[in-house]
Amino acid sequence: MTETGLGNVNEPILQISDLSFAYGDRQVLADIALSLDSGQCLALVGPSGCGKSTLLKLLAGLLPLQSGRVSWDGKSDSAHAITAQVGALMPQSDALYPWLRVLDNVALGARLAGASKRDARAKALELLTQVGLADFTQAWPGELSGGMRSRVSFVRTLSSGRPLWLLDEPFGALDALTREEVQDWLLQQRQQHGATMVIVTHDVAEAVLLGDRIAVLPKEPGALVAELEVPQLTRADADFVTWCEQVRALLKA
Ligand SMILES: Nc1ncnc2c1ncn2[C@@H]1O[C@H](COP(=O)(O)OP(=O)(O)OP(=O)(O)O)[C@@H](O)[C@H]1O
Repeated sequence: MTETGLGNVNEPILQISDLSFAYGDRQVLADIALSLDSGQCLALVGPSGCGKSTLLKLLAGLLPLQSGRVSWDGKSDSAHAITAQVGALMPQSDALYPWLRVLDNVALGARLAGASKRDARAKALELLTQVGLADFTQAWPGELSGGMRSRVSFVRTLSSGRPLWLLDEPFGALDALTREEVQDWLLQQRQQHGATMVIVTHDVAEAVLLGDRIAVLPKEPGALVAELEVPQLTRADADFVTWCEQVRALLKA
């Protein structure tokens, strides 16, 4: 990685080429090619079961690369060391441990990344304060609202310190209103951190709102159906609905 962590000028920070993956005999991904600039958000959409979560797990280093290449900031490693270092995965459900208080749930992210207990807790407190949850450090997850749980889970993902945020249907369990609030909150977080992010979602509006690019995965393993560059839009923009319709049409194609 470069000193600044911002990657080489004009080169995508994340490059995926010829990526294929099978669970045993079941081919799930084939010939996937994608790239992403530093600070961009890529939204992955596609039919249920097309391999979106699998792709995120490969980027997080949770599954071994079988074929193809993934490079981060110009470095690639067939032994998979790169993705294991860069990708921080926020899973589908918020997956907070009910027997750990909020502070310790968040500290776990840094602990797993190798920090001491003391440093991990200090980091967790700093992050929770930054996102307005300082008053809830001693709460149990069961005492939080759904939106707060999502934020805690997100902060835990951040606390690993890895530069690529991988979010798998992060807000799927939230009601529509809370979901919009948390989406807006996530947009702010991204701007503040300048983070590079890949998000899997079934919600086309979420993809259009958060994504600088949208990749539409095919139903059967193969090359992408489409890869779109999306302008920054708010829900109130006249173009917002048009973009959503365009993505929906591609999903049906
Ligand atoms: N550990 C596993 N072993 C075998 N098959 C698996 C495993 N995990 C996922 N699969 C299969 O691989 C395919 C892709 O799964 P994946 O979860 O990546 O899809 P997805 O696009 O994220 O689905 P969804 O949108 O429903 O969450 C599915 O058919 C799934 O049943």
